[in-house]
Amino acid sequence: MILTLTTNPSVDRTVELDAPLERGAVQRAVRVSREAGGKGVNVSRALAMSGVRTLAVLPGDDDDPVLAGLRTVAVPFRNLPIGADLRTNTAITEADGTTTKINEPGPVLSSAQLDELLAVVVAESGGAHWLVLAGSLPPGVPPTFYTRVIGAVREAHGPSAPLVAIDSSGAPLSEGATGFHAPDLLKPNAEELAELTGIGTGHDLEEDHELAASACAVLVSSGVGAVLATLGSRGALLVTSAGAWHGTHSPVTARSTVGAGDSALAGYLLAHSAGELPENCLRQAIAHGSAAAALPGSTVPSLEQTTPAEVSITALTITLPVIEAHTGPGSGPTAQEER
Ligand SMILES: O=P(O)(O)OC[C@@]1(O)O[C@H](CO)[C@@H](O)[C@@H]1O
Repeated sequence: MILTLTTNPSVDRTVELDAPLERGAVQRAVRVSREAGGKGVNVSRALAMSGVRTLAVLPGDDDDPVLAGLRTVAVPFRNLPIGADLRTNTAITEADGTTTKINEPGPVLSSAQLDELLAVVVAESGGAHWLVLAGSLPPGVPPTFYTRVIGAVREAHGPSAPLVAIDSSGAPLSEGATGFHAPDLLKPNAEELAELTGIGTGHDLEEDHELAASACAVLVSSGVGAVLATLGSRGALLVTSAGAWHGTHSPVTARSTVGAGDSALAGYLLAHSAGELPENCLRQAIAHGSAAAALPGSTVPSLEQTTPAEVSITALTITLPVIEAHTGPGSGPTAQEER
């Protein structure tokens, strides 16, 4: 079972334009849609669509539209009522696939509510194979929250604790990326990778996958088990201490890139859970991400909608820089291989 935690879920509202977005103008939308969203929610949606057992943990009152959306698509969830509305994030998509996203901050959670959410995750992660910590944290939540969750889950379940993946940005990502409780998998995009490592700043890492692979290697050297870095239309990278691979999909017509990274993570987890080799996990990640980009709004694909045969993978030779010795439970490939 794959457990996801989305601390700041959303209703994803997609406004489709058939012309370029014009700042300051009145424009008519051709279509508007709403889906339950948030990064972990999207991962769970993609997994559930492919018949993989998943549980989405999230804050939200029983009658919140996000939970109604999850019921509609039959995604199992466990919610923590908070007495406040969840946020609405708006995506404006143009005919050429350009997406402009406006994300609300989300409701404030009290420290008691955060503790309760943490307790739910610890309790539910008992039977999980993977735990995905995804998305931004609501206002006021310390950026160390993901590290706290990983510590609590590993302490509670010891060697049978689930593998942990982090898909976030900004301070929660940088706080969660390294240290004693480093995750088994990190899923940054090119911008987040540059921000995290300082490598490629001012450079487009999507364009330079060799440099991006070196940045991933820095993270692996500092204790992250594996890095799955998504590079937009330039494919994705997988770097572990056992090897590095770059893959690309044959060109697709993008309709909305919202949720493409989350779908890529779901594809990786789906293949990893089926015992696939690392390069095939990367292949499925890229196939899922590309299929998501070709779908409207935050729609995520099922396995049947993906085309892994359209993905070419190349093994890369990189030297892992030695940054610091790390002996935490999330260190190196052993964390991935042993559990
Ligand atoms: O504001 P965050 O938590 O960073 O991102 C939230 C979000 O943009 O991420 C998903 C796409 O990845 C959307 O479903 C959702 O609206």
